[in-house]
This record gives sequence, C-alpha cells and structure tokens, in this order.
Amino acid sequence: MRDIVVAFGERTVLKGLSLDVMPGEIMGFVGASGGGKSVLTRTILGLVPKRSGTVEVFGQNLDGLSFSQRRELEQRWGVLFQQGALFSSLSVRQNIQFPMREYLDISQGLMDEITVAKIEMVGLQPDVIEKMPSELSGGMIKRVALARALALDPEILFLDEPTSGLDPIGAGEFDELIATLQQTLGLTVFMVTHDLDSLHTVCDRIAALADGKVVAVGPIETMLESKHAWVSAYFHGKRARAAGFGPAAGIGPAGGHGREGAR
Ligand SMILES: Nc1ncnc2c1ncn2[C@@H]1O[C@H](COP(=O)(O)OP(=O)(O)OP(=O)(O)O)[C@@H](O)[C@H]1O
Repeated sequence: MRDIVVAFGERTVLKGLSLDVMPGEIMGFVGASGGGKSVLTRTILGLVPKRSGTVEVFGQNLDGLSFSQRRELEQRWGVLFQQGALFSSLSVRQNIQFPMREYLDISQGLMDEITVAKIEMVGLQPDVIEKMPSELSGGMIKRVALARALALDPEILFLDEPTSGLDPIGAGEFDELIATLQQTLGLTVFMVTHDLDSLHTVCDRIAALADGKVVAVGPIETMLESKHAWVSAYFHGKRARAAGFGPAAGIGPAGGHGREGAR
C-alpha cells in the first residue's frame, strides 16, 4: 500500500498510509479504536473508495484490473470480518459453500467434500456442518467463519479482530489455529487485532496505526523500543504488562517473541 488517503466527508481517516506485507508472514495491525484499521482492510478489499494512493496485491495494482481479473484475484484471498462473521439464516454448510457457489463451477458432491475438509482443518467435528449459526458457540462461529474464508484455498487471509468476543483460552486456541494454518498452508495473514496475546504469540511483524499513518512497523521488539507516544503507551501500558510484555518477560531486544519459540 502506498500513500493511501481515505476520507468520509470532511473527516480524513487515512492520511497517506504506506505499508508492505511480505509473502508468508503474519502481520498484526494495531491502532487506537476508531483509528481506521477496519477502514484500511476494507479499502484493500475494494469495499471503501480511497481518495488517492495505490494498493498492489500479488504485484497487481487493484485499480487497473478488469472485472474478470478482479474476480480471479478475489479467489486468492479469504476474509474474516469482525462483525457478521456468518450469514445467520444459512446453515454452516451453506455459509462455507457460499464463496464456492459465487466463484467456482463445481458439483454439489465436490463442494460437500471440500466443506468437510475445511471444517476438519479448523478443528471442528463434521456434524457441525448441518447446524445453524445460532446453535454454535462464539468460538465455533469464528472457526466456521475461518473455514469459509479458507473455502477457495486463498493465499492471503484478512482477519479483522478474529479473537474479539472470545475468552482468553478460546482466543489462545484460535491464535494457535491461525499459526498452524499459516505454517501448513503457507498463508500470508493480515490481522487487525487489539489482542496483545495474539500480537505476542502469532505475529511475525506488527504495524501500528496512529494519526492516519503507520508510525511503527517491525517485530515486537521494534514496538517495545518505539518512542511514538501511542505505541509506547500501548506496548508498555497496564494491559501490556498484564499480558507479560516487556524486557522483564524476555520479550525485549535480547529475548525473541513467542512464535519463534513455537516454531
Ligand atoms: N462508511 C463510513 N462512513 C463514515 N465514516 C466511517 C465509515 N466507515 C468508518 N468510518 C469512520 O472511520 C473511522 C475509523 O473506523 P474503523 O472502523 O476503521 O476504526 P477501527 O480502527 O477499526 O476501530 P475499532 O478498533 O474500534 O474497530 C471511525 O471514525 C468511523 O466512524
């Protein structure tokens, strides 16, 4: 992304934001509430118009694509939104098969086989497939939404606050699942999150958004060393200390973050 400007009326939310996400990395994206994290995600996906700037995905400028090129590209990314994770009136099967119907021309039998594979991939039992979202726990809904995001075997996953609303154990398990899937499928993951544990345990790099721009980007050590007021307050604040952040916990420059240890 280069020099992205997004405004709603008089209010400019993104003020010339630039960021590179590398293939195969898990990039965590943090910033103050209302700062524009979801807006950036939606801008990348083409759901929010930008005033200026360029977004390139797989080396292609998204503004220059024909309708069919755009559809081809959309099959190469999967998205898990913070809200409305699933269509409530559709069963789990219908939810997961939704992108397949939209983009692929394959038989019902094959779609059913893929659905079972995806459900198993996210750690759920196949009997979940016949259920409605209202019959599932919050953690199961997130997993089904992840299965749907994986339906087309994407190369990039966009996750908007995937662990919000989960208890710490559920969130930790979901983080582990994302790290495992990233490793086994070689995914690139762009993850908006407020979850300090997620940032610590699964992200290779973190980008911090403040004042409409990326003000710090790098591994957790870079965040801990940042002199930017918001970044410093976030990564050295009370919540950060409670989550075990900081040099005392071995996550400082001499330490190394959790994901490396987990690899
Ligand atoms: N379609 C829209 N029309 C007008 N304003 C919008 C629109 N979408 C987002 N905004 C505004 O843009 C700002 C950034 O919103 P965004 O949802 O990106 O924040 P966020 O960083 O994701 O916050 P949170 O962490 O609370 O989810 C907010 O002030 C929001 O009200």
